[in-house]
Amino acid sequence: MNKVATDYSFGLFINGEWRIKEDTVPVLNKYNQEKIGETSITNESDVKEAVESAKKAFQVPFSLYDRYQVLLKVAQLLKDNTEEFAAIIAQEVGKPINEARGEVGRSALTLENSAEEAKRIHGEEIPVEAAPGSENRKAFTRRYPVGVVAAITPFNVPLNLVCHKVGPALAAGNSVVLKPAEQTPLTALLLTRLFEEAGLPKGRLNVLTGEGHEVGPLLTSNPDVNMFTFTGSPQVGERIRKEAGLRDVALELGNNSATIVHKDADIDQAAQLVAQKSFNNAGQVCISVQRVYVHDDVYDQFLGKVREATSQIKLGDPMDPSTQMGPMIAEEEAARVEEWVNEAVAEGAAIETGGKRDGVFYQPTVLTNVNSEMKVCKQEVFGPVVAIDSYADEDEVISFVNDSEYGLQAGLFTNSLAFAMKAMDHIHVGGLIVNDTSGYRVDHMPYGGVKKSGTGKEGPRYAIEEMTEEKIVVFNL
Ligand SMILES: NC(=O)c1ccc[n+]([C@@H]2O[C@H](COP(=O)([O-])OP(=O)(O)OC[C@H]3O[C@@H](n4cnc5c(N)ncnc54)[C@H](O)[C@@H]3O)[C@@H](O)[C@H]2O)c1
Ligand SMILES: O=C[C@H](O)CS(=O)(=O)O
Repeated sequence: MNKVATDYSFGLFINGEWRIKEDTVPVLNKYNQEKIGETSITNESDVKEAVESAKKAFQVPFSLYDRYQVLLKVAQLLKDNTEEFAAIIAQEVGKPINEARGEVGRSALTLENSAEEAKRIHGEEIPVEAAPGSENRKAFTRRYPVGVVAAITPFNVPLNLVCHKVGPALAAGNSVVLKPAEQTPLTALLLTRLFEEAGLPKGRLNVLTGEGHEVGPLLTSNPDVNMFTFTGSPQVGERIRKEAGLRDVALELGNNSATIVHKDADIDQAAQLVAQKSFNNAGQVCISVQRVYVHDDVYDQFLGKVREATSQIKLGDPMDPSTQMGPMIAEEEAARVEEWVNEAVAEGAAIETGGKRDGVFYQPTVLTNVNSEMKVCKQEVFGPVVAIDSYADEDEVISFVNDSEYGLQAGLFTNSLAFAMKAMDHIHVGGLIVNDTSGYRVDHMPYGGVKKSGTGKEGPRYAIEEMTEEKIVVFNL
């Protein structure tokens, strides 16, 4: 039975039609656990049909200019509907409303930039005539869409991280099957309504909701999916890479992000930004500041300021504009963070502020006396906890930052250009942010990790490269 979606009771979106299923699941407000919407559960034949519809739509021409226009239109619609989107994000994630508004604004920019980059897809001239025997030849490359892209996204940034996949994939000329996170599917489904309104051709975007461990394997085992673009945990990312076989896979995974505060830094600025970027979205951000290394000379001064700023963070209902930090995504997650902090304390760590849980809330927490073997340093906390340690010299702190299985972004506060350049050369990450924290990102920059943080880059221009195949044509003239 096919019905049009109404309010926040959504069906699946397959071949341009909403399909409300008998099997549904409620979506909860993460602050008060009240039901705010409902989604359908995807089964095997839905996956098959969604992929088939994407494959068929891919055969129908969709001009570059039309792609540009649809993406720009959706960006504008997003801006026009900022308040509705922000309210849904705030409720389904538990993200403070002001942060949620920021996410909507960034998402519109991501789509605008995807539209712009659609016009810049190009190959290059290759001087094959430079090889002896090829004097009569000329060659150039062009980029072609891969076909059907399966996009799988996490709960923490449910709009912008969807835009980072759907925007470039459509701009490049692909069709998409999107599987948003089960905890936060409403935002992606609302966005789908905007794509409908903007006139996206049927089948170019299909949306399947449900548990990742059920829908994911149905997508990876479908041979008509040509590429997977995934943002989420390293465990799931590794699994998708194995199941995808020889098909392309882009992976944006976790991090235990480090930020260095050198002795010559602006300590007020560093403390204020660390206290903010450790606790945005309750620390559930892949580039959230987790490990901070402070030069011995400024350690006490910096710690005092971070402790003070952190202890003033106001927790509460994400819909209240004065709230600075909301709940975590689920009580089990808050309990896991509590366990990791308690374990660190048992191993010698000190709680400078925070350290307590109340249901789904975990207080913004600053730890000291930490060591690199503690889970709160070694693994990704993905919660509101920052561990602060000291260092004596530049080489030592570079080795501390690199002592990680991850490598997404790192921050460095310093006024020394020489140290900044040395850090750029020797810190093994996808991005180094000087005079800001690891948590800085704008949406058109190349963004992606090394080591266990993933492979491939996002930012529309770079994602389009991932989502297209380069072909060379050689003329024997
Ligand atoms: N590098 C980045 O850009 C970035 C951005 C945001 C989040 N993250 C990472 O995401 C993680 C937190 O997000 P999460 O808890 O939603 O991650 P997750 O890996 O649990 O889930 C992500 C998505 O994968 C799906 N999934 C689960 N099992 C699957 C399977 N077997 N096959 C296919 N898909 C499956 C989920 O349903 C969800 O849609 C953290 O590690 C965080 O660092 C990384
Ligand atoms: O969670 C990780 C996100 O990629 C960070 S951001 O929201 O894009 O800045």
